[in-house]
Amino acid sequence: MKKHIDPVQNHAFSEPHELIHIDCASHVYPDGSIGIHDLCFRVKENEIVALCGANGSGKSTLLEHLNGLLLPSKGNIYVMGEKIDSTTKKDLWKHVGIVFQKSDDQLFAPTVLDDVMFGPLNLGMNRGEAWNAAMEALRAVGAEKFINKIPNYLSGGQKRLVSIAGILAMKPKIIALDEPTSDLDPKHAEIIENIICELKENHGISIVLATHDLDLAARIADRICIVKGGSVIAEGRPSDIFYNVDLLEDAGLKEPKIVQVYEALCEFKKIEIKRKPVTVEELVKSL
Ligand SMILES: Nc1ncnc2c1ncn2[C@@H]1O[C@H](COP(=O)(O)OP(=O)(O)OP(=O)(O)O)[C@@H](O)[C@H]1O
Repeated sequence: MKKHIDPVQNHAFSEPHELIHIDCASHVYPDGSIGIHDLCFRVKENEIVALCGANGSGKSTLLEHLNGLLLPSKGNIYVMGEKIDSTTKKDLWKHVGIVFQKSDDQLFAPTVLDDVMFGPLNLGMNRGEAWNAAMEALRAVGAEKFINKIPNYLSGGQKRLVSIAGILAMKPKIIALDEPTSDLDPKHAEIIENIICELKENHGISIVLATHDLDLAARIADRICIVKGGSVIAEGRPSDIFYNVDLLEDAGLKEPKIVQVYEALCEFKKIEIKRKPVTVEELVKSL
């Protein structure tokens, strides 16, 4: 069993770049299912961290712990240095926003503008401030043209953009996205991928991404966490994690396509795997 670190005692925790620290011995759902056990997870400032794991490995359960939607059955969560419990969790939306996998779980107001203004109004902004925050967020994701539309009638890709805007309008430090590119065509998936990168680069927001798309994770993540059986079983740079075939197999995953191509090329040319490219650009340079 992993040793549980008390974050207050943990020297690393006092470093300013750590925004979230989860030390969760267990999360047990009411029906007795185990969502998380022996899990330690951190989010640092200005990073994209990808949670990669098979179906049912615990990625969504972990995401929902980031902003107090779920609390550990046993263990602690610290967000921006504050311990989260049933009384402090209600303020977490100021810091951590979650974009759900199904946009329909998030969108409910009569118009897109109302929907995106809802969060800022709820945080106490007046209508003018909330309008400004909503419009700024909608412009950032290229969805300002939808302001008068009924959210329910938008396409899947448009709903995803509006969902991200709704979270961005609250100006969080961290945004967690559950399968942000699932069910999208390649063009819309690319738009969302670019937005995620811009949120980090231009807005200084840390991103936590739960995804089955290992190619996406390889392209944009600074850090990969492999999730299995409710635990983070390994973490590291994409180039280290995605060339660890045994680890990926153990987690029920397959290497990203770029890794498969590079390995096949190395085998074909009878050369050693050395450079570990994880993006097309790196692959081209490595040849
Ligand atoms: N509301 C719930 N009630 C009971 N058990 C749940 C609930 N939500 C998740 N679980 C269980 O917790 C475990 C982790 O599920 P979770 O949804 O977090 O996995 P996941 O990695 O996000 O899966 P997927 O990739 O399929 O979305 C699974 O065994 C699942 O059956």
